[in-house]
Order: sequence, then structure tokens, then C-alpha cells
Amino acid sequence: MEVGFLGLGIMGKAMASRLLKHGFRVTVWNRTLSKCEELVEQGASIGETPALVVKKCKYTIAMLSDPAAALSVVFDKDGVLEQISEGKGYIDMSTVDAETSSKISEAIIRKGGSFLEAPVSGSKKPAEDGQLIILSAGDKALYEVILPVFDVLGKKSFFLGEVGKGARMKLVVNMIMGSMMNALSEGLCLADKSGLSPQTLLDVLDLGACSNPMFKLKGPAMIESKYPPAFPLKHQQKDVRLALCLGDEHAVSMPIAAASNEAFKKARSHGLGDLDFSAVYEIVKGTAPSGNAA
Ligand SMILES: NC(=O)C1=CN([C@@H]2O[C@H](COP(=O)(O)OP(=O)(O)OC[C@H]3O[C@@H](n4cnc5c(N)ncnc54)[C@H](OP(=O)(O)O)[C@@H]3O)[C@@H](O)[C@H]2O)C=CC1
Ligand SMILES: O=CC(=O)O
Repeated sequence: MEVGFLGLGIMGKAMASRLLKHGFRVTVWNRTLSKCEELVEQGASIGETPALVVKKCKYTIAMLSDPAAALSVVFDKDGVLEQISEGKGYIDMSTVDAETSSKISEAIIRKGGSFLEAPVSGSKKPAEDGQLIILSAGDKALYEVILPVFDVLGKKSFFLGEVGKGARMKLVVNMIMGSMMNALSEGLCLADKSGLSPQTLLDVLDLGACSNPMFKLKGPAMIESKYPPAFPLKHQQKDVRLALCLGDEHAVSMPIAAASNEAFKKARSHGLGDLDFSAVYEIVKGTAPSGNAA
């Protein structure tokens, strides 16, 4: 199967690379075209624009930073919409809100194409290892056709129904994740300030009901103030912000998520947006350097 891939950031690069390793023919595009080179070395072809990728491939996947990027790649000049047509499928795996996803879906369908939203849970390492959790919704027939691709990228694929349900599920999950990261940061800080070992706290947490892979993976690096970006903080803040908008729409009060959003926003204002989202710990500790927003 020939697949197009738009967006070679942390996630897109790992996912496109995995498809190549598993025998798919992949045509890639990235806004910063030089980032395609590494994939070309692995056997990918380059499409000069999103439109040219869609022209060449029956199925095109996108993995872009946010709603603005997802819309731009579809609607702008040389975008997906210029070449999408009957028989072609577009699968957007970016984390966006349901409204963005619906706009894209409606435009693709108007041109005769089919659309699936398929945001993922899981980060850089799960993307490299094909262990993502895929939260798809939209065209069921396209879901069934693209399953061999999802089987290479993920450990489990869900089909959740009409467009918007995948986007909303992803935002709810990431809202919870953001609150958990803030809770861990406060716990590590409180342990330290009150004369306890943060590492012993991690050991205790890992043995009890709060044990989870995120604390286990991120905790030790946080203690060392190391935040190599797997999930950039600016994207985590975008997700909490979009989840809070969803809460507004449905009149769901979410004071914990709102507080976590404030901490992530503050981290961005200190220039920590491109670090891993665990860098919010620097804000909780009060040790963040001053910097420019990312
Ligand atoms: N990293 C993670 O752990 C996870 C991320 N996600 C979600 O996946 C998506 C991608 O994340 P990730 O790979 O980490 O992000 P990165 O920031 O590493 O990559 C973002 C990608 O979007 C592109 N992009 C940004 N703005 C535009 C634009 N206006 N037009 C065209 N392309 C644009 C970038 O291009 P360029 O290279 O030119 O900047 C790059 O290819 C996000 O929605 C994120 O929330 C989901 C699960 C896990
Ligand atoms: O969206 C981020 C993730 O880890 O999932």
C-alpha cells in the first residue's frame, strides 16, 4: 500500500519511519522540507506539497501540531483539498478539537473523498515501537481499509463513531494526563521540601494504587531536572486548553484541569514550551528561568 504522510515532527517522523520498516511505500511532506531527508534515506519519496502527496497516494495521513496547522495543510494553497477526490482517503491523526476535525471532514467529503480522524495516545517511544492507542472516528469503510497501517502503528485501535468522538476522547485523556503531571510535580516538590527523598516517593508510588507508566518513565528524569522533549509542553497546554473549551460547551466544571492549564501556560511564558511537558515541575518548584513564550 502506498501511503502519504504529512508532518514529520516528533510523532510523524517515528510513525512514517515505522511504516517504511514494515514494507509500506511512503511519500512524505513536511513544512520544513529538509526534515524529509532522513526519511528519504530510509526509502521514502518526497511530495513537494500536500496536494502533490494526495495526488500520488490513495491514502494520506497527517500528524500536525495543532488546529491551525491541520486546517492550513488542508485548506491553504497547494493543500490537501486541491487533489482529494472520490476514491481517496484522508486520515488526520493530529490532536485537534472536534470542530476543526468536522470542518476538515465536511470539506473532504464535499470533494468526494473519505475522512477519518485518528488521534493517538502514546508518545515518541510508543510511536517508534508501534504501541500507540488509536482513537478513530468518521468513515467506517476507510477505518477498515487503513487498519493494516494502524496495526503497524498501534497496539489497539478504537472506532468510536461519528467525527468528533475521536477528537473528544483524546482531549479528555490528555486533560487527565496534564492534571496527573501537575499532581506528580507538586508531590515531588512537597516531598523534597519536607525532608523526604523524591526518589523514595517514586518507589512508594510505584508499589501502590497510583502506579502508572508515566510517573515511572518521567519521574526519575524530573528529579534530575531533565526534560528532553517526547511530548512538547506547548502541545500539552494546547490539549488542556481545548479540553477546557469542551468543558465550557457542556457546562462541566473542571477546576483541577483549569489549574493545570495555568501551570502549563506559565511554563510556556518562561520559555519551556519546547521541552517535555514534565518541565512544568520547574514552575511548581519555582525554579524556571525567565524566558520567551514558546
Ligand atoms: N509528541 C507526543 O508525545 C504526542 C503528540 N501528539 C500530537 O501529535 C501532533 C504532533 O505532535 P509532535 O510530533 O509531538 O509535534 P512536533 O511539534 O514535533 O511536530 C509538529 C509538526 O507540525 C508541523 N506544523 C506545525 N505548524 C504547521 C503549519 N502551520 N503548517 C504545516 N505544518 C505545520 C511541523 O512542521 P515543521 O517541522 O515545519 O515545524 C511538524 O511537522 C500534535 O497534535 C500533538 O498534540 C499525540 C500524542 C503524543
Ligand atoms: O498526547 C500525548 C500522549 O502522550 O498521548
